[in-house]
Formats: sequence, structure tokens, C-alpha cells
Amino acid sequence: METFLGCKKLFIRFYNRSEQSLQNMTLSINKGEKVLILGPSGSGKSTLISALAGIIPEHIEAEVSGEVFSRKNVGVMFQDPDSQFCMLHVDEEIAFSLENRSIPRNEMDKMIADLMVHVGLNVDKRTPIETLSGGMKQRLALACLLALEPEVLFFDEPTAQLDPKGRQEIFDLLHQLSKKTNQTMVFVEHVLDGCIEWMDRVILLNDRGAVIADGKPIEILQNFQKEMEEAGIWRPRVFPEKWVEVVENTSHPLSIKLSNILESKSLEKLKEVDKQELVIHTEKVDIGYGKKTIVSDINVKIRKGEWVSIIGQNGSGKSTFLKSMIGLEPIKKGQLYFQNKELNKWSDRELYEKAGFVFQNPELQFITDTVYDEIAFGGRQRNWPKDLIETKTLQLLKEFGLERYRDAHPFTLSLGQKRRLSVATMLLFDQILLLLDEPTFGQDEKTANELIRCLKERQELGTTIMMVTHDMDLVDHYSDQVILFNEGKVMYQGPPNGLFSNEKMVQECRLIPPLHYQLMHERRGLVFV
Ligand SMILES: Nc1ncnc2c1ncn2[C@@H]1O[C@H](COP(=O)(O)OP(=O)(O)OP(=O)(O)O)[C@@H](O)[C@H]1O
Ligand SMILES: Nc1ncnc2c1ncn2[C@@H]1O[C@H](COP(=O)(O)OP(=O)(O)OP(=O)(O)O)[C@@H](O)[C@H]1O
Repeated sequence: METFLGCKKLFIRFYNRSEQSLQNMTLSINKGEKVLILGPSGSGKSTLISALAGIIPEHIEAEVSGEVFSRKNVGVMFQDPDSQFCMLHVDEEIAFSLENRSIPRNEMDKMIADLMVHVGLNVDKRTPIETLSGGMKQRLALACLLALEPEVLFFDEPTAQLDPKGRQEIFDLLHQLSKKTNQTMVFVEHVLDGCIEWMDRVILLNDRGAVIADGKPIEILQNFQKEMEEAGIWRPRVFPEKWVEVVENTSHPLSIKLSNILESKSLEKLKEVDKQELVIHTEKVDIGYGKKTIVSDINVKIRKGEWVSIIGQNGSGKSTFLKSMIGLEPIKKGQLYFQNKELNKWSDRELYEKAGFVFQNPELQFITDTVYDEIAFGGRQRNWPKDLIETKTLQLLKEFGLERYRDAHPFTLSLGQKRRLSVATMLLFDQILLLLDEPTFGQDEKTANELIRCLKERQELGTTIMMVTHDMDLVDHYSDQVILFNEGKVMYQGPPNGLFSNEKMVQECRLIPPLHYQLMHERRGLVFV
């Protein structure tokens, strides 16, 4: 029988790399199947999707051998939504997909409005795409893919930048869709809760781009625990009831260690930090763009050595806030002090020495031609001795799993690798403040843990960490202070336990509490292992 979608003995090597990114891959995906591709960061998941969708070698050049069985009518939701937009405004972008289906103009408006509601894109349809937040762009990319109604849908980490409730809702939406249509769906995802249980198949890749397992989700979870753990692949933390028996009978621990999560922060820690010097404080600050205020009346105090998490729904102003704290966006009103001196009294150079910024989109940060130079750059700027630069750079490359790519161009890395590089470049020298915009999204378990370990080490040496994140377990476990934005206001400011134990606020702000709080209220129908 002819293969619907797949590949046979497929090898792919990018021209600027000595190693192959996909090795001897043979796969056959049936019409209507829902397939999840799992593998550590850099294992070739995006490369595989691009090959099956016909993008490699047509639009991205590479040395390809073997056979690919692609389809004509496919749609891809790319990992980086910016790379797929070609129009200026939200409605035009969705209309572009509808035009592909020859939908008459007079039917489009209603379809666009419905799609925006479906994916939770709560903005005016004439909004310029470049002004959308990261999560909003991801929702738009999904709307465009759904508008296309292709025969095969490829999703490359479709929920990586979504707020926790949004992630759940989008997976529910896709699950419903999967039951209604006979469209084939191929997913790449790092976080498995909410999606793995309704997949027909899981394909597991190793770090060299070869298939190591292919089967039903529960079989893979049961029989390839060790391989998944060694490769650093996240496993689901919450298991649906239908899998309880299987889960109970396995000898390997199926979830992340609960002891880590249960150890919640106490108020004592914050009191200790209280005595220390202020790094940033604001008085009645408003942030926003042009005439639009995004968050008003911000009064925060951020101290030396604190770990501060900034949370809130997509579009609530987290990235804007982070940028405003070191002048990358101007504040609209109020006073902002950096080390007790008004921010505008510091020169750019001084701020650059004292504060490191990791952007949500890592590509915005890269300025050199190799991974090595990217990390070494800061040391060279400071005229450090060559030996010192080399030692420190090599150490960071190792810690972040980037040794193999030291001579590669930063733009050719996988998204997870790019994000790790963007954090590593900020860790070469000792800034007193690190501002990080979602540094862990798109990372496998092993690299996320390593990244957090490096940040924790810095914090213990006195660096202040300000991190935007949607990962509530991370917030719970590490933060001294949480700042929550909701509907243009600071809704909460304080230790994590004060927030997560306030069920009303958690609900109102559409948060999903960390596992440890969910455990306390054991939700029915779910089993926590
Ligand atoms: N255009 C390119 N040129 C050169 N090398 C590339 C290119 N795109 C990807 N690679 C390399 O191929 C390998 C596989 O990358 P790919 O993006 O497929 O990984 P991935 O499994 O999707 O990773 P992640 O989970 O980090 O997104 C990586 O080592 C990456 O650096
Ligand atoms: N350059 C800009 N011009 C006008 N509005 C903007 C601009 N950048 C962002 N916005 C708007 O400001 C609001 C907050 O965006 P921001 O990126 O700060 O949100 P966020 O909380 O970081 O979201 P996400 O979780 O999706 O990354 C959004 O409504 C967004 O559309």
C-alpha cells in the first residue's frame, strides 16, 4: 500500500554542519492519525516536520537522501510564529489562509471573528501583528492554520508561549477538532500534560536524530521510561484515570520528583531578603505604548539576591514591564529607580554592565557569526585576557549542551539551542540583575533543569533574578516574590504561597496553580503520581 505520509531511509544534513540532523529515518503515518514526536532539544523534531511538509529541501537547503512521502495540502504552525506571518494586520493574515480555500470575501469577516474567539485572540482584528505579545502571535498562527483546513496539520510546539489556562484550552480545542475531523495531525511538544493521552502514536527520537521508539503513548511511557529520562524528555505529571493501572505497575518513577515541588517557599526567606539593598523600585509607574497604557500604578521593590517571577495572561504586560525596568521601553508615568538612582541618570553603558537581558525571541540578541563568539563577546568588550574568556566560554558551552555547535551560526540552531545560547551569553560576567523573558520555554527537562541550576547559583552569589514565566511550578519553587499582572493592574505582589493559596484570585486571573496546590485539593478524575 502506498504510504500516506512518511519517509524511508531518510538522512538530512544541513550544508553548514558536519553531522546529520536526521539519521536513517523510516516512518509511515496513516491518514487521520494523531502523532506526537518527542525528543530532546536539537534531536531533529522541527527538521522532521519540515521534511514531511516539503519545506526541506524546497525552501530550506540541505543534503537529503532517502525518500519522503509528503502531501500537497499541508499546513504548518511554526515554532517561531514570526517566521510565518506575511501580512501587516491580524485580519489580513487569517484572510490570507481563507483565500487559499477560495472562501468568498463576504463570508470572511464572520469566519475571522469566529476563529479569533476559538483561539482566544482577544484583540481588535485590525491590530498590527508586530505589536502582538508572544502568546498572542502563537494564537494567531494557530488561527491561520485552522483557517487553512489542510489535509495534514503540523504543529511545532503550538502552546509553548501560552499562559497555563490558554494551553489547556488550546489542547481541548485541538482534541475536540481531532475527534471531529479526519485530518492528520503531527505534533511536536515538550510539555505533555493535556495532549499525550489523546494521541494515537508517539515517535521518540534520540539526540542524534534517529527513531528509538514508535508506538501507542502508554506503551512508550511504560517501556521507554529509562530512555526518556536519560534523554531528558519531560514526562507528563498528571495522568488520566484510564492509565492509572499501568502507571501503578511501572517500576520507574513517572513524574518529576514530588519532593522538589512539595518543598514550598516560606515567608521567612522573604524577610531575610527584606533587609537587603534595593536594586529596582518604582513609584506609581505606568507602562505602555504611545497613548495606550498597558499596566498602571506599579509600585514594586526588588532587592539584591531576590528571585522575582512575573506572571499573568498572554498580553497582560509582562514583557513590556521587564523591558521598561532597564529602559528598553520608556515608562509613561511615575518614577523608576535603579540602585536608588533614577533610571535616566544611568548611561546605557553603565546599565549594560550591571544588568543582563534575555529576550523572549532569542534571535533579537545575536550579533556575531558563531556560537562561541556570541558567548565570548562580552569578555572581549571588557578587554578580558584571552585565556579567561576561553575558559569561561568553554565552561558555559558545556553547561548548556552547546559544545557540538561552537562553530555554528547562532541562527542555524534549533529554537531550544538558541534560547540556551541567549541565556549563556548573559552569564559570562557578573551582573547584579538578570532579566529573563520566558527562558525555559521549548526546553527539554534536562536542559531546563541545567538552566535553572545556573541561575540559582547566580542568585546565591547575590544576583537578582527577574523572570517572566508561565511555568507555575517554577514560580512556586524558586520565587521570593511574585508579581502578577491582570487587566492593567498589579493584582498580587508577594510570596508564591500567598498567591496560590488564594483560590479566588487564582481563578479570577485564570492561573493554574502548581501541582503541589492541586494535590492539596485533589481534583477528581486525575491521578497525581
Ligand atoms: N538551517 C539549519 N542549518 C544548520 N543546522 C540546522 C538548521 N536547522 C536545524 N539545524 C540543526 O539540526 C539539529 C536539529 O534541529 P531541530 O530544530 O530539528 O531540533 P528540535 O528537535 O526541533 O529542537 P528544539 O526542541 O530545540 O526545537 C540541531 O542540531 C540544529 O542545530
Ligand atoms: N510595540 C508595541 N506597540 C503597541 N502595543 C504593543 C507593543 N508591544 C506590545 N504591545 C501590546 O501590549 C500588551 C502587552 O504585551 P506584552 O508583550 O508585554 O505581554 P506579555 O504579558 O509579555 O504577553 P505573552 O505572555 O503573550 O508574552 C499587548 O496587548 C500587546 O499587544
